[in-house]
Amino acid sequence: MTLATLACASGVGLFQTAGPDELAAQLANRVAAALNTALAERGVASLALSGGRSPEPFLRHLATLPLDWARIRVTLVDERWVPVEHPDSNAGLLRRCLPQALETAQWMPLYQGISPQADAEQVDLHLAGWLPLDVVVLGMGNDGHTASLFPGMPGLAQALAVDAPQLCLAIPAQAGRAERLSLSGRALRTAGLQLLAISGDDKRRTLIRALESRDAGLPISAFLAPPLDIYYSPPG
Ligand SMILES: O=C(O)[C@H](O)[C@@H](O)[C@H](O)[C@H](O)COP(=O)(O)O
Repeated sequence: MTLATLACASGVGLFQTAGPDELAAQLANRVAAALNTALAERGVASLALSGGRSPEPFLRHLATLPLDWARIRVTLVDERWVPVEHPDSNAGLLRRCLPQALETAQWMPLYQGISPQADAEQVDLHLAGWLPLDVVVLGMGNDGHTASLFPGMPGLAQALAVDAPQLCLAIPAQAGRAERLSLSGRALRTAGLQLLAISGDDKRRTLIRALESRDAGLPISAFLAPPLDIYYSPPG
């Protein structure tokens, strides 16, 4: 079945664009609109962003939109356990592409430099006061991971649960992958607006497989229900 048919059957929205640049613009406008609605209703808004390679055009577009960042709480859905200066840092990605997030917004880094476990506990304490998050922007790997919740990781089902015991978890290093920090299903799946942004055929095939099979071994499967909206574009 097609992505559109499967998304409709799952009750999730699907926004398909001609390419990654149009996806970036549409996603940025959608996030800004949701943040402005939260600001109008409650005077404060909260946003959790993904890192990796794909979000750069989206982040740079979001940076051009008029938002009252001083009233917006910003964090990450996950982080590699490295300082912001490190080339792999997701906070570093934000600092380059959306400097308002670190300079003007109420910024909550995941990496604090104590230890992965201690940092996760610190985030747990502070993030609790932000819940439910207004907007979460997720990416996905070809293996179906999202945030830093990976297939086969110990405790995956509990980490993905909407009633996960922690809000933030320390993710042990794996072959070729550094230690990370990740928000859990309790932080991510309780958000008012959950957006998944992917581009390319490999990720489209993985998403179709998850929509068809609901395979619990694919972490993204846990998110494929309202209020998720999917933004998809063919490769650039
Ligand atoms: O820290 C990270 O890498 C992200 O938060 C991660 O969950 C990302 O969304 C996927 O790995 C897709 O990454 P790409 O956009 O680089 O394909």
